[in-house]
Parts: sequence; structure tokens; C-alpha cells
Amino acid sequence: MTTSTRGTSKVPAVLVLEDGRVFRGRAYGAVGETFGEAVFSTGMTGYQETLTDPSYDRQIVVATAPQIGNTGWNDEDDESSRIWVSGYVVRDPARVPSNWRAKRSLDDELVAQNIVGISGIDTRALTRHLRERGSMRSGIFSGPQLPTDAELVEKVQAQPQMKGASLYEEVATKEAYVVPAIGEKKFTVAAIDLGIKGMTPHRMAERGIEVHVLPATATEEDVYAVSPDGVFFSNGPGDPATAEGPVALMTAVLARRTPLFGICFGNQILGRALGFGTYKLKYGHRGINQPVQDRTTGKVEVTAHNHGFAVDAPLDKVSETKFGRAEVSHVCLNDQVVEGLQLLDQPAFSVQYHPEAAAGPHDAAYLFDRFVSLMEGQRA
Ligand SMILES: NC(=O)CC[C@H](N)C(=O)O
Repeated sequence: MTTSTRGTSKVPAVLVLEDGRVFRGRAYGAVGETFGEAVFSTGMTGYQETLTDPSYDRQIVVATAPQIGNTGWNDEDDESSRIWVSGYVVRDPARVPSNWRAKRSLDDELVAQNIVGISGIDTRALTRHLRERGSMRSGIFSGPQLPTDAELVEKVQAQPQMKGASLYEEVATKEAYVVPAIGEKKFTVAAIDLGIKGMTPHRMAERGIEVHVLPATATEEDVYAVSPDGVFFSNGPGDPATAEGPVALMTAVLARRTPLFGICFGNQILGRALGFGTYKLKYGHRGINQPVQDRTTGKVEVTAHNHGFAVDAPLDKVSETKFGRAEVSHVCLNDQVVEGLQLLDQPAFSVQYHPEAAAGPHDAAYLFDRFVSLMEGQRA
């Protein structure tokens, strides 16, 4: 049974990590139990976009910003049809949301969508722990009577790991749909939904692209049935090493030399289609303040990230792949992680981060223009 906590709950809650560390707090949102990979996000704004991003499926998100919920919940900013995080960890929840667009409080929305959270946690200590030990399996448990910590740790340790998890089919649309171009239609794009965020087709539509969003299981025939000028592969949850179907589809698209753009999971799939490996980062990149350098121009941009895996490609040389020469186009300046790939002999590129970034920043929006240029180039 779930009840609203309104940020003032007295119901005890615990966050339990798989290495045995336990944080005690109070119930926030729905009361009950939930499991997921504990990951921290450094965004100080945009929690509604974060919580509704399908790439957070099966993750318990820790907000490093100490106050959460101040602007409540509105009917405009969702990135998909529901909240996908499996749990939410905050320090100091707002008791009274205040924003002209707010329709309800964040904790009421968490209750309505049955999302178990915890508040009153020292999120700074927790983040430092995850930074030192790495992201790990965790659980939130709330209620008047909780089992012993040892029993809860055992429950957490029985959960599946994120490494090896195949989740994109679970979150993707089952039916194809069309997002019409805004203004004059200039291009048609087939977008493979692996967990797509609503802002992505919108950013394309703003540039005169009619976007045909196709299920994750779409075939080469489904893609070419819409006569696309370009093909897009979206962000998505889980381990890219499991994405055999999308890698095979992308390989077919590359063989036909159709202009191609990928974001996040889509970047990892391009990496794999080119023959690179992927690996799990210790604690990932999540937030809206990550510095990335576009090595093709030398410019540095501040960007939105949400990834726990990365592509293993050489930074210091052009690679020969079965689709010609490829290079690392973007790199994260915090840790030199690969943040983008581009082919030099055909029109295809991808980035590991989020140019659609609904909550901003918008430094990377030029990447959608780059995609448009590739499609224009192919027509010329
Ligand atoms: N936002 C995404 O597409 C994330 C991709 C992948 N699930 C990762 O964690 O790296």
C-alpha cells in the first residue's frame, strides 16, 4: 500500500548497498521495496527529465544536489510516458513546490507512479562511496518494520548485475509512430527506439525532419519501407554488449551508406558495428555539467550525460574498420573517455552524450545540424 509522504514522512527507510554499507533515512514517494544499480547524477536541475529518461531503467538514482523537488512536477517536461528509475535518493526534499508550471509535488508523483524513494540521506557521503567503490547493486526498503540489515544485504546481492543486462526491448515502443516535421518537411528519418527520449525527435522535427520512430526490433525492411534520408539510433538502458539485433541492423544501414546518427546507446552500437569493444565505467557520467571536446573543431562544450558504459577505441589514431576510416571525434575532458565517433569515408557519426538535453545545456545542439548536413550532402 502506498501513501504520500509529502517530504515529511516519519516512516523509516534504508538504502542498502551490495557491499554492506547501509544509509538510514525516511521514506520518500512510495513506501515499499525496490532494487537497482545505485548511480549518482550531478544535475542541479532537470529531475523530471532524469526520472522519465528510459535509459535509467533498473537504476536507483542518487541526486547530488541537496534540495530536490523545489519546482514540483509539470505536465510538459516528461521525456517518456512514465518514470523509469527504480528508486530515487535525495537529501532534503521540498515540502512546498513552487513553480508556475507545477501541477503537483514530486513526492505525490512518485507515489502516483509507485516509485520508492528515500530522503534524509547524506548524499555527499554516499556519492563519495560510489565514486571510490564504483556503481553497485542496491535496494531501498521502507516501512514501519524492516528486516535486519544482513537480510537486506543478502536480498540486494541476489539481484542481477547491470553488466550483461539487456533492457532496451523492455522500454522501447511496441508500435511505430510518426513525429511530424515542424514547418516545411525536408527529410525523413527512421529512428530506432532503444529507449528514446521525447526531446530527440522534437529536436529533429524543429529542423524539418519527419521522424518515423520504429520499435527496437525493427528490421532492415521496416527501416527502408519509410524511404529514409537518414537513420538514427537512440539512447537506451542496459549493457551495449547485449545489443546484437541493433548492431546487426546498424551494420546493414552502414553497408547501404545511408546517413547515420547515434546518441549514447546508439554511439555504443556504432562502436560495436565498427569492431570496437565496450566496457563498463567505474561510476559512469551522469549530470548536465560534463566538459567534452569536439576534436574536429577543438571547441569545448558543457554537456548532459547519462552513461555507465563506454566505447573502447583508440584516441590517438585513425582506425581502419570494415566501413573505412573511423576516428574518435569527441572526448570527455574529465577522464578522456570516448564521447563520439565519426566515419571519414561515409556519412555516419555518433555521440555518447545528449545533444537533445531537454533541461540543457544546449551547447551540443549543433550535432543535429551536422546530421542535417550529412543528409543534404547525400542528396547533392
Ligand atoms: N543513455 C544511454 O543511452 C545509456 C547507454 C548505456 N545504457 C550506458 O549506460 O552506458
